[in-house]
Amino acid sequence: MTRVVKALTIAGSDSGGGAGIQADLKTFQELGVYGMSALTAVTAQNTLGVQAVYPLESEAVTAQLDSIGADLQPDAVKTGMLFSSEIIRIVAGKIRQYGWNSLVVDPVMVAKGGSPLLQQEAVRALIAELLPLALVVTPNIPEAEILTGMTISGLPDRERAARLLHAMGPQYVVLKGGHDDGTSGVLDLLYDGQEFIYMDGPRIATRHTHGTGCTYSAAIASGLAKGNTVTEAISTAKAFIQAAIEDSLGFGAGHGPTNHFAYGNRHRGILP
Ligand SMILES: Nc1ncnc2c1ncn2[C@@H]1O[C@H](COP(=O)(O)OP(=O)(O)O)[C@@H](O)[C@H]1O
Ligand SMILES: Cc1ncc(COP(=O)(O)O)c(N)n1
Repeated sequence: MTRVVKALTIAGSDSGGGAGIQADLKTFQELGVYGMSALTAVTAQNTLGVQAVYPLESEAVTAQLDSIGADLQPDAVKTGMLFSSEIIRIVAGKIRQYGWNSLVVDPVMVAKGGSPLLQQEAVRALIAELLPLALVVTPNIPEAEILTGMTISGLPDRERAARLLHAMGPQYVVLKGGHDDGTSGVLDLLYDGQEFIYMDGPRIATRHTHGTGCTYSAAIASGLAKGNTVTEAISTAKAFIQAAIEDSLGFGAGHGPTNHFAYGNRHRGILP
């Protein structure tokens, strides 16, 4: 029997289905990876924004991670919305306890509409507890600014921020350039502690980018779970998110979800 590859997402639920746990599980499935989840919070959310956030009790987070750790070893793990320093400490402790090494940390802080998904006081715990465990960290520019305390405008700033982030522990830093800066391209920067690799592509003109960061980091975790190198996993993840944005579904009156079927459609010729 072929070995089934498994990935775990530790993140919040998005009732609208475009971001969070839902985006992660759809991405795992599309990339042929068995998905598992540990919920940190329930959000009431749609394309217009976040209407409410209900963090889970510490015991609920601990119990989910112990259930998975006791029986179902994931080949890769990603974290998304963690909400509080208390949850971050639990998650980091369990990742250490179970030796989950292929870890992608998406340092989710704010939803596209501006609602906070991480308490301000939790940034320090994220840096102290979780970043040292990460194989890959995937901040967008505003998240990188908060983590490093610096303002990022030009390319030299991005490189400086990537160096600072790398010094916090992750082996690979992916500084994402999706945030609309008025340019016609998107430039993601990959830094492995030695060289900078710029990954550039066209900026797709759309407002339907809800869940891009979640989907992208879940796609990286999928590649890692399959045993791909970090560079290979990032390259497939980039193709996955680009297709998902290009063929976005256009639901809702606000920032609609991306299309998790798109990459598979292009590779398998199946329509959703
Ligand atoms: N409009 C866009 N066109 C092309 N790629 C995009 C666009 N928006 C985001 N991306 C890509 O999607 C991925 C997620 O990036 P980003 O949107 O910056 O994350 P986040 O959701 O955390 O803000 C990155 O690889 C980024 O380059
Ligand atoms: C539960 C949850 N987690 C994460 C995000 C961030 O979404 P994005 O990928 O658009 O930054 C979100 N809106 N909701």
